[in-house]
Amino acid sequence: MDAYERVTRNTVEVVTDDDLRALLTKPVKRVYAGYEPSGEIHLGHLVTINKLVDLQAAGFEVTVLLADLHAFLNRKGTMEKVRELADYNRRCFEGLGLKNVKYVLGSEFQLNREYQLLVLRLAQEITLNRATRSMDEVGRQMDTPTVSQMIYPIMQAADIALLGADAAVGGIDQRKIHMLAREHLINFGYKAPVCIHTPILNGLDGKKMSSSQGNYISVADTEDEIRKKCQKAFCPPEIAENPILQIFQHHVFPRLPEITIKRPEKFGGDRSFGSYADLEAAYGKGEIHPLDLKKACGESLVEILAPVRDYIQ
Ligand SMILES: N[C@@H](Cc1ccc(O)cc1)C(=O)O
Repeated sequence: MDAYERVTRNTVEVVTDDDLRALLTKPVKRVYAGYEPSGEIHLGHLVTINKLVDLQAAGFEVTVLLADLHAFLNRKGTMEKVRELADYNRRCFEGLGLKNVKYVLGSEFQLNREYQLLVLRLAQEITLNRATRSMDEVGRQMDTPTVSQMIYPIMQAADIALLGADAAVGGIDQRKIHMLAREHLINFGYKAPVCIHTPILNGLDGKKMSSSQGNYISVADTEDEIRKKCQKAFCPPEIAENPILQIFQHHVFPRLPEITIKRPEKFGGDRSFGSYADLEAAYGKGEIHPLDLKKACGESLVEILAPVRDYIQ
């Protein structure tokens, strides 16, 4: 697989494709993704983590921003609480394979003079309307937005500039913030970042992932919890659009070269697949029973998440 293919696989959009191709020819290239510290790291986070792993393999220097101030501005908890979670998140990310990357705590560089001046300059040219809309899919309780939630996207743009990132990775929910950054950073002598967007995966029940529903797999889940959650997942026969196949596409195949679906002899015996496309095609044709697929999904995830479980215990 060449670098371009590795960087773009499993993405929904790259802005822009030409900019990415140009960046790939550079000897030194930096990418970053930021995370609001969270009490639970789950397969949703893992989609962008996997993309950073791809980018590192493609020759990028990777920075992971533990965005403690952002979480605070977004009403996720006190400064002390989010700071604690940032340490936990870092250990999870390392366990998931993000080693030899730079971890930066937001509050460690966001309070300096140069950074704050850039934030104020950006604030002076970004309208309230644009700032609000950019937070549509990121902000908490946006029916009553706070001033801090208007500062949030502006700081995210400033992060890109002052971390020296040539590219930013995020879920497609980050799109409006990234477009704001691309539009305005160039007015202050900074480059417009290449933006690499991953899909937002559904929960195991096929609905939106949500902590109140618990419809996702967390890296802290036990082996049995992982197996049970997979067995209960929404996975209609022959319909390829289902959360279990999404897990195979975004989490399993990027990390395991081949998977085996175990089946009793009377149903044709075990079948192995070396690519997601082959597995999806076979499932779509009804060649694989949902229960066998779910079991293989559970076992694969147990294997993939084993290292991180050791890391956080
Ligand atoms: N906005 C991101 C977090 C983030 C914060 C600051 C950044 O520079 C980048 C990303 C989220 O929704 O989780």
